Amino acid sequence: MTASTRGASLRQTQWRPHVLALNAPRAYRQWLTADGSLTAKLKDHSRAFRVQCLHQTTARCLTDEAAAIGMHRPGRVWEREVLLRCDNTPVVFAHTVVPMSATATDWPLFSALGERSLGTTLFGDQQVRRGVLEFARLREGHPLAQRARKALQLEQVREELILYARRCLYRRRQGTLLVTEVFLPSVLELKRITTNRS
Ligand SMILES: C=C(O[C@@H]1C=C(C(=O)O)C=C[C@H]1O)C(=O)O
Repeated sequence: MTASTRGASLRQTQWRPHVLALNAPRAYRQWLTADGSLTAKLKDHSRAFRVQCLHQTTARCLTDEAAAIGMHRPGRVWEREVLLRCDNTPVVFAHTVVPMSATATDWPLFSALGERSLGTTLFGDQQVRRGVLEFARLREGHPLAQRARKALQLEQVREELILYARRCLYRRRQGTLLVTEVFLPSVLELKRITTNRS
């Protein structure tokens, strides 16, 4: 994949507020539009849920996310990428960016998350305001599709497969935080586990 085709994929990616615009299969739509914490939903569909932190570092944000986080042009952000694993199977590749202008008081728990789920710090915090979901089909050349495949060492994602993603902007005090979740084909194999979780 050359840089120019990667750039084309970025430019072609349309983030839309309506999931039906994606023509995604119904099975994906149920995950893409799931309300509340994705972590909580995945825990209900597995006996063992784990966040595998791939990295959390400073990076340049993607071209198609700068405006969403209030930046006039792509610039340096805090970037966190993880694989969410259900019974050790990776089911979601997640990418989170926070502008460097954010302070520790905006996102007090973000920098030391490690393998704790970001969701556990967002949901339940009265100061966090969640924005609307946006949806996209990620073409093969989109950087997040490339990174998801690399993280999986191409375990389960054929090159020609379209990946479906959603993203959501969170606000807290003066800070913004954009979470993008790329749903892997294995998520469709999950079955709800009804246990009496006390
Ligand atoms: C936003 C949530 O947090 C999840 C956990 C993430 C992490 O730990 O980096 C990233 C994306 C989410 O799927 C959630 O659970 O809804």
